[in-house]
Amino acid sequence: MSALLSVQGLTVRASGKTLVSDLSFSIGSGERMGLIGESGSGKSMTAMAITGLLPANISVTGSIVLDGQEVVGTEDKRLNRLRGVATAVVFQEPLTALDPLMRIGKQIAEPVRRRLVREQGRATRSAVDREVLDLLDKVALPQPERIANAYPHEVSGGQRQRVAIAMALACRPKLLIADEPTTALDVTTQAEILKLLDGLVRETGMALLFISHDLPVVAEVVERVMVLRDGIALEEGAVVDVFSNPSHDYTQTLVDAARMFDEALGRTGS
Ligand SMILES: Nc1ncnc2c1ncn2[C@@H]1O[C@H](COP(=O)(O)OP(=O)(O)OP(=O)(O)O)[C@@H](O)[C@H]1O
Repeated sequence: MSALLSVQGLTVRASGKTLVSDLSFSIGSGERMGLIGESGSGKSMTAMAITGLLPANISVTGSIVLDGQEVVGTEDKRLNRLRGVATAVVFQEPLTALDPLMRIGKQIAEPVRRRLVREQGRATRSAVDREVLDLLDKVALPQPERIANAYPHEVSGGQRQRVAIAMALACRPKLLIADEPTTALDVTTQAEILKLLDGLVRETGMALLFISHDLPVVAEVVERVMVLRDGIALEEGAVVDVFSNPSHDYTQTLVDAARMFDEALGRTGS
């Protein structure tokens, strides 16, 4: 069976600098994979390359086949059809995904309407409204009607991230890319959002590419992980193997740092 996402020899360059170098990996339907590395290691560049969202001054070579469609070198118009159908992205800062001047319900309604038209040939106002409220409920937002009528600045940061997740889910993508989705949140909210994402991904059977610099976070939601440093893949494998028996010193440093952090917080566990 062919992979949902197949990245082969991906290389990303800007102003003569190589930001991602000869990266290869694949994700099967329903599979959950993590991309981990320090700040600047090329994680976001990889995610942006997959969605074809990199600015024109950044060159991409290699091959990215997403749901049977080559992304590298494909014109934006064709990629637009792929975005939302094959993949949706949840970013670190939900405000990047939300229009500050549009009510939340209306923003979620748009991808819902497009999907209903695609799947059923039509989208009635009541069907769209019903689904918007269902989605807000699904991401455990209290009083879905109130949230639907609110503007993004009228809800909390954690609630905004739940809204961004609802928008991504509205598309029912085959692959969800979550790029540091909990980094901007306080620890309690982080844990809640992580639990929510984990539950939703398992429930819907979406594949997940989870990007983070935070090892314990990654370990909680994915089965397989790839470690990146300076745009180069250092190692890849099952989460338990990579974290319990890293083959690279750099990974060991990440593991040690996470352990020390946990100990400092008085948290135990593996
Ligand atoms: N528009 C750009 N033009 C040139 N270089 C860029 C651009 N955006 C990012 N970079 C560089 O690309 C490299 C990889 O950045 P990237 O954002 O992918 O890292 P990251 O691993 O996602 O880090 P973080 O966790 O901080 O988001 C960095 O050295 C960064 O400075």
